Amino acid sequence: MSDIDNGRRLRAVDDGLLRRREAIADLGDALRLLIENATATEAPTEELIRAAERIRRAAAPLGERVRGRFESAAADDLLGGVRLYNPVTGAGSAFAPPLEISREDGLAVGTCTLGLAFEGPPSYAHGGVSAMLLDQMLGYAVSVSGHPGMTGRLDTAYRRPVPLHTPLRLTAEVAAIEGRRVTATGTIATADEPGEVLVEATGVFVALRAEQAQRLFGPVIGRNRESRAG
Ligand SMILES: CCCCCCCCCCCCCCCC(=O)SCCNC(=O)CCNC(=O)[C@H](O)C(C)(C)COP(=O)(O)OP(=O)(O)OC[C@H]1O[C@@H](n2cnc3c(N)ncnc32)[C@H](O)[C@@H]1OP(=O)(O)O
Repeated sequence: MSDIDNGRRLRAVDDGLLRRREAIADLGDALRLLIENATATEAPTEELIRAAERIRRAAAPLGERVRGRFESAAADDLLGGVRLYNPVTGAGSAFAPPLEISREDGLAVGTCTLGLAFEGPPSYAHGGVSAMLLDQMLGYAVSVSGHPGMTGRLDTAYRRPVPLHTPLRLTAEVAAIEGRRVTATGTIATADEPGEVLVEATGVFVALRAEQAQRLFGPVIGRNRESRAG
C-alpha cells in the first residue's frame, strides 16, 4: 500500500471514529432528555405505559453487541483521557449532567446545570450529586497537575443548598503534593454568584504503586492493548 493510500485509510479511520463519537454524544443527549422528561412528566398513565413499551423496543438493538466489564468502549481513548461514558463528564452517559471542565489560569473550572433527575431536597440537588461533581473536579485538577491518583478521601461541607435548573460554576485546584498523596480543594457556586460558595470539598488522592495499578487495572490495560493490536 502506498503512503497516500495509507494516509487515506488513516483519515477514513479518523473520520469513522469522529462520526461514532458524535453519534454517541447525540444518543447521550437523547437519553438525557428522556430521563429529564420521564422525571418531570405528569403525562396520563396510559402514556407512561406506552412509553415504557417503546423505550424497551428502542433499547433492544443496542443490547445486541455489548462490551464486558474489562473492555473499554471502542470510541474511548483511555490514555488520551477520552471517556465518553464517564458518569459525570461523559457526552454519551445518560446519567452525566454532563459537567464540562476546562482550565483557567491554573484553576479547573466546571460548568453544568442540574435537572429534576438530580433532586434531593425539593428543588435542590441531592448531596451525593454535589459530592460526585466535586470528586470529578478535584480528580481532574489532580490529573492535570501530572500526579494522577485515586480518591482516598473526600470531605464535603454543604454550606447552602444547590439549586436545580440554575447554571453552576465549579472550581478545583491542587493544594499540596506530599509523596504519593495529593490534596485538592474545590467549590460549587452558581454562575450568577460565583463568590457565594454553596458546597466546598477537600480531597486526598493517592498515586498507585506500579504493582497496585497492575492488580487493579491489569485486565483492562491488557484488553486495550489486544484491541489496538488487532
Ligand atoms: C494529563 C492528562 C489529563 C487528562 C484529564 C483527565 C481527567 C480525568 C479526571 C478523572 C477524575 C476522576 C475522579 C474520580 C476518581 C475516583 O472516583 S477513584 C474511585 C474511588 N476511589 C477508590 O476506589 C479508591 C479505593 N482505595 C484504594 O484503592 C486504596 O485505599 C488507595 C487509595 C489506592 C490507597 O491505598 P494504598 O496505596 O495501599 O495506601 P497506603 O500505601 O496505605 O497509603 C499511601 C499514602 O496515602 C495515604 N492515604 C491512603 N488512603 C488515604 C485516605 N483514605 N485518606 C488520607 N490519606 C490516605 C497514606 O496515609 C499514605 O501516605 P504516606 O504515608 O505515604 O504519606
